[in-house]
Order: sequence, then C-alpha cells, then structure tokens
Amino acid sequence: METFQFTKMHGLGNSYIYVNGFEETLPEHLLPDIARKVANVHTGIGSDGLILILPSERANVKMRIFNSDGSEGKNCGNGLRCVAKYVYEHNIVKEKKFLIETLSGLVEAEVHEENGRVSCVTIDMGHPKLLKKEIPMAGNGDETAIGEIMEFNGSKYEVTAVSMGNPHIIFFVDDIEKAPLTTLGPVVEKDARFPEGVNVEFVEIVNDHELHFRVWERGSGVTQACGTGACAAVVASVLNEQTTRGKETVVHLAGGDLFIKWTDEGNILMKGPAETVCTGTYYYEAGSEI
Ligand SMILES: N[C@H](CCC[C@H](N)C(=O)O)C(=O)O
Repeated sequence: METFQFTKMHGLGNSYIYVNGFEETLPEHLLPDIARKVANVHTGIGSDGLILILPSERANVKMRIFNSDGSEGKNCGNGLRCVAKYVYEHNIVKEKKFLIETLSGLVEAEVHEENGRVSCVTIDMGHPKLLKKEIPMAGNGDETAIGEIMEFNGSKYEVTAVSMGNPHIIFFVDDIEKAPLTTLGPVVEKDARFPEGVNVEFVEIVNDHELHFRVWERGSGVTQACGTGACAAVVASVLNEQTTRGKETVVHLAGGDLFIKWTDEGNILMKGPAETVCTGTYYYEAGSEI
C-alpha cells in the first residue's frame, strides 16, 4: 500500500486535490487513475480533478492539471490561483509576484495577503488565441470563429471559440438559469470538430462590464467555476460587442465572482479567491489500476 500527502483547495468551488511535487513523486503512468480515484466523492476524496505542484526549469513552479476523467488539461485558472496561494504560504516561493509554468506556457501570479494568509490572487493569463488552428477546431485554420453558426443535435447556434491555452466555445443565452448545460454541454464537448475536445460555456450579458456564466468542462462536466472559461467568456463578450474591452468585468459563476480585464495591451488579468479546504493522506495500491 502506497500513500501520498494531499491538500484539497478550491477556487469558487472548483476544487482539486493538490500534491506537492517538491516533496513526493507520483508514478507517471498512474496519474490518470489517481485523478479519477481522488475525484470520486464516494470512494475517493471528492474534487474536479488532481493538480501537481512541481519544480520548473523555466519558472518558480510548474502546474499540471488532470480532470476528473483522468485526462490532462493544459491550463486551469482556478488551479493557478490555488497553486500561487500554496507555494507562497509554504515558502516554496518568497516573492509576491512570480511565474508559474503550465503546459500552455508561463503565467505571472501576484498573491494578495490578509492577516498572514493569501486571500486572493491575480493571474496574468496572457493573450487569448482565436485562430481555429489554435483552438484547435475544424475549418480554415487561419480564420477565427466569432459569431459562427454551428449545428449541434440538429439545431443551429451562434458560437465563439477562444483558447486560453485550453479550448473553449461560448454560447450566449437570454437566461443563464435555462442554459442547456447538461444536454448540450456533453454533446459539444466531444464533437469531432474539436479534435482535443472543448470546454463549453454559456453566458448571459447583464451590462457592458457584467455577465452570468455557467460551464460544462471538458473532462469534468459541470463545475462550480472555470477560470480559463471565464476569461474566454470575457474575450468572446468583447469580440461580440457586448462588453467593453479594457473595463474590469465581473463574471458571476455558480460558485462566486471573478474580476477579469482584457487589457488594451492584449493580456487577460484574472483576480479571484483561493481557499484551502483540508490536508490528509491518500492510500493506493502501486502499479495497479486503482
Ligand atoms: N477548471 C479549470 C479549467 C480546467 C480545464 C479543463 N477542463 C480542460 O481544459 O480540459 C479552470 O479554472 O480554468
């Protein structure tokens, strides 16, 4: 029987099981199985997946994220805020501003302290990618998909595709409470026109700096929040002339609010909370499909 220490953390209810790779190493071939198992609320710990906090040769720290189905994602906004909180509070990083490496590149984190603990974090998420070849999605790779008509389940929808290092498709709706999250979400997630799958977001515009947001995540299904998805939603709202670029936009997610600005320089700033839930020991059988 093998064990590892974990910390459960969440960003607006989007929770992951975090493992400190500076102190222990999990078997690479077991990572998808460990992610599936720890995420299970009945037989595991309960989360939207697994996040590894690792040494990096390019940044202060590296983050790897695995969804609850065991697939590896390339970025995770809520995860980045929790990683920033963890490494600062555990003295892995001493500065308040530092770099985090993800599979889709480097981002800059800034932690904000209250009473000796990190209450919220700002992440510079970098520039969104809009070309179909960057999402990736089918079609002319040098074109964008902004207000594009796509058919799913026999119905036509106007959609916008944005990559934040991971793929997102945004549907605008009149009433967020009636968004077809669990009916349309899984269909779009696995649509063949998205060769790497896609995170599916629904957005209701409130005004030029406020929107409601719900998400069906690639590899995790409905989650309480999605940081990269909220950034993609703000980009899509600006591109569709619904919100104002350069204005900080409040995104109301199921789990709470994120504050996001698409700056005139082109990068996306995301500010929001990060919380520690608990720590513990996880037990598993090495070398087996656990
Ligand atoms: N919840 C994460 C997104 C995970 C993305 C993952 N579902 C994928 O891209 O496969 C966030 O806060 O950005």
